[in-house]
Amino acid sequence: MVTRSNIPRALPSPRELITRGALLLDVDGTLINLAPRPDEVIVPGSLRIDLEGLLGAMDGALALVTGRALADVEDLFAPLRLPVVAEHGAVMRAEPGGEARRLTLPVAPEEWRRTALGFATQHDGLVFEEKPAGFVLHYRLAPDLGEAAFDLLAGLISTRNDFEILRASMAWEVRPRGVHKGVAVRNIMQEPRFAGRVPVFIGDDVTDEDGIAAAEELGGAGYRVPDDFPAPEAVRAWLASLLEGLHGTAP
Ligand SMILES: O=P(O)(O)OC[C@H]1O[C@H](O[C@H]2O[C@H](CO)[C@@H](O)[C@H](O)[C@H]2O)[C@H](O)[C@@H](O)[C@@H]1O
Repeated sequence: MVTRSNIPRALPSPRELITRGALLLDVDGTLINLAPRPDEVIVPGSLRIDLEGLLGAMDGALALVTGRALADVEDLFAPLRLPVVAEHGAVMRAEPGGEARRLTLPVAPEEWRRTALGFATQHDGLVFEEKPAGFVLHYRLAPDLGEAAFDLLAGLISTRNDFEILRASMAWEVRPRGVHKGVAVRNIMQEPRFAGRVPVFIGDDVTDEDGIAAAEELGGAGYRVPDDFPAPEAVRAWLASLLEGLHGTAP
């Protein structure tokens, strides 16, 4: 069980967070444990129950802020419906069941996708992941291929300065420039259920640093796995403890 004494940095009290805060939660490596492949992750049933409870208690001011594609993350958490900012901020569904709004951004050409997929197919352990605006080459199962994968992608985008390669966790992502989790945080915090609340972002990866910086610039706070929470299990236990605190059962 998480108690105040085994969380290293002061976190807002449950009541403070629930009444005044907005929870912005990264997914892979923060809410759920990393897996060898993107399609092998597990969303625990208890996490769905706790997120649903917090969403209700916070009047809707809780969102997933993820690099995954919107349909992918919504499938992972189904049947639960949450506010989501996906593809690092490129697309947002601020109200569960509401309209998804996409920023106007360039889309990675089909030819790049075919080349990257072909490369992954020819190299054991590389995993190609498609997204609406970009795509990813994962090398977690073949770390020695990381450099070759990067070189391939660098060659593909070399004539286009409207795309960039994002260093992710054992993966390289081709994505349009100008989108990152700082954009995601600023956009969701303007939505009716979030505006006027204090953003609290939790993440684990380099890609989350923009989100943490934006939360801090907006007067909120950022927390990291493993610095502030040793692992996703601790984040999940803390989320559960928020609800217990609200109902008076937590320390
Ligand atoms: O912003 P996030 O929610 O943290 O998503 C970041 C990326 O997560 C996924 O890739 C990472 O997790 C996989 C599953 O554990 C792992 O196999 C992979 O090596 C990691 O890079 C997801 O596949 C990406 O689309 C997200 O951008």
